[in-house]
Amino acid sequence: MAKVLTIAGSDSSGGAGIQADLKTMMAHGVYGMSAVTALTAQNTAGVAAVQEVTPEFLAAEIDAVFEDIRPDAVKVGMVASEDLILVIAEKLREYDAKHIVVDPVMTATSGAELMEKGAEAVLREELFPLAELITPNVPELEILSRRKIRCEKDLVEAARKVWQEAGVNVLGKGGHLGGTANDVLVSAAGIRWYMGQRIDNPNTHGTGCTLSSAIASNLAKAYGLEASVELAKDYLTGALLDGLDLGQGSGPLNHGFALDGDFFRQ
Ligand SMILES: Nc1ncnc2c1ncn2[C@@H]1O[C@H](COP(=O)(O)OP(=O)(O)OP(=O)(O)O)[C@@H](O)[C@H]1O
Ligand SMILES: Cc1ncc(CO)c(N)n1
Repeated sequence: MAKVLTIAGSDSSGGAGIQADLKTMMAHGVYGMSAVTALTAQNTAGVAAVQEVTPEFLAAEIDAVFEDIRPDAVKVGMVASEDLILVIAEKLREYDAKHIVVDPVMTATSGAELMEKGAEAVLREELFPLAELITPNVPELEILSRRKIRCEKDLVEAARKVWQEAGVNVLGKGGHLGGTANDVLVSAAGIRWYMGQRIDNPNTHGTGCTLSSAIASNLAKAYGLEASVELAKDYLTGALLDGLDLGQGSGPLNHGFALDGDFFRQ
């Protein structure tokens, strides 16, 4: 069985962060493991509190995983502070981790800030060089590229700028653009669009976490980068199409929409 580690924050409401990642991994038939960077007291309407772990504790979590069950792929999500980013980079280098997907989480769907101002510079210098792919959404890509993104042409140009400057493959996600839900991959192989059907569903809490964990799961199963993104996009679309409607704000997806068989039926 392929093994995947998520290094991310916990979302008490279960729709994003570690919880979304582990559900996504299970749905992909891979063995999921986690190193928690922070606890968030969060629900579909907002983030009430954040409690970070210490750098020493995060290092111990990553050591515990790598020394025993070596992951085939690693997804990095919410990392709020520079000290924690530095620990992750050091440990991933130490263990020569493969297939690293970095989702540069900066704000929650509900609008709450999930990363210290300025930490993106450390992310870029320390973590991007280790990554096989980064998956910024529109606001994150605007910060990373220092450009305004209003349309798909802006999206691909900003993604290409970050690819050139940071030397990392970039999946620019178009979820925030409205109208379409197309994402663009800029890599050494060129530019590839993933055309998504825009689903009329306001419940998009955790879409980014889900997509990046699905990509990491597919990479762990030895799919190539382009196929991993394509399969992940299909999974995300299915989870949104399921139409789960929970909570008072932007609700979570149904990560288990494709789990079938008698065992799962009531
Ligand atoms: N309404 C929608 N219909 C279909 N696909 C969507 C919709 N909204 C977002 N997506 C897709 O979801 C994926 C995640 O993109 P998005 O831009 O929402 O990420 P994000 O803002 O990082 O997510 P989050 O912060 O909620 O975890 C992309 O593949 C995007 O195209
Ligand atoms: C813990 C956590 N990670 C990521 C996101 C972004 O969706 C969130 N809302 N919460």
